[in-house]
Amino acid sequence: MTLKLVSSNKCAGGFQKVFEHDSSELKCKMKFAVFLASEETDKCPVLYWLSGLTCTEQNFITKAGSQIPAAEHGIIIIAPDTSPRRGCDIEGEDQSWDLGTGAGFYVDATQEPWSTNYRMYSYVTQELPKIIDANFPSDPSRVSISGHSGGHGALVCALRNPGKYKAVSAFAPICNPTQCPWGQKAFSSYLGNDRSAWEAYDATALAAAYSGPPLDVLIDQGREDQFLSAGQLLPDNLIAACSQKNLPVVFRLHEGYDHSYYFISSFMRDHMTHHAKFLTA
Ligand SMILES: N[C@@H](CCC(=O)N[C@@H](CSC=O)C(=O)NCC(=O)O)C(=O)O
Repeated sequence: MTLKLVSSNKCAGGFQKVFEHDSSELKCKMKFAVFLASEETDKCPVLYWLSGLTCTEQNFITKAGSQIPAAEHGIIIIAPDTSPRRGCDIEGEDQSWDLGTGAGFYVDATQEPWSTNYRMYSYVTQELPKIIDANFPSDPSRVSISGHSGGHGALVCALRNPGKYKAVSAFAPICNPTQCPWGQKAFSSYLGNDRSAWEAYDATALAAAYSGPPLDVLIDQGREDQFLSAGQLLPDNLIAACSQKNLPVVFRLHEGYDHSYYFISSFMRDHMTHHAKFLTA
């Protein structure tokens, strides 16, 4: 498997790069971004970042302001594209911003016409880490994960794989997708009408059933987030499930902030500090 360098820019003393490759899991070409804090070959901890609906690998690297704090902590950041979008030719894939190329939702689809290509859960948890570990100075024993909104997949990946990720955090995640319009639309299309299959991708259901080593969760949420008031995010449900399981969750509600990358960039440094605490311990 070859990686094609798409771009490379010096940034924060390191390099922000984008690569393209043929994905065996998604059966199409995919892009991912890599921030390398330095050109040293010593093994570094890795943070995977999952962006939300309508995003590609570009939104996070151009707007989140992650590179300077990542460089300070010596953390590699991997930010994959959010959906298969190159040459899948699925009818209707570009029709809505909350399904298809706009929103892969980090699930392994079981339903036609999605099931061949839409396997973002396996891509993010299996194929991509193998590629990263084979091509970059990453330490596979020091990995964590974060995401935004539709990047609630970060919570799902951590809760479904106890011990794999040292820490998890999220900005305004979709906390209980089985109970909100975005999740119900995506899950019925990708996973079918049997709602019991949806729970494997619902952070609240997974937290309620969690059994594994302690997992420290940090969640930041803007109080003026239009998707919070629209009932798409439902953080209270996740907090209740975590409390019942004694899963430590720090939830911060920030006055005046919305759902945008202006909000994310305001608190990105805190998330890098949270991850560094567990990755560099
Ligand atoms: N098109 C929508 C707004 C889309 C939007 O806000 N996308 C968010 C993620 S929402 C949940 O996953 C995002 O990250 N956008 C990218 C960015 O760079 O801001 C609308 O018009 O309402």
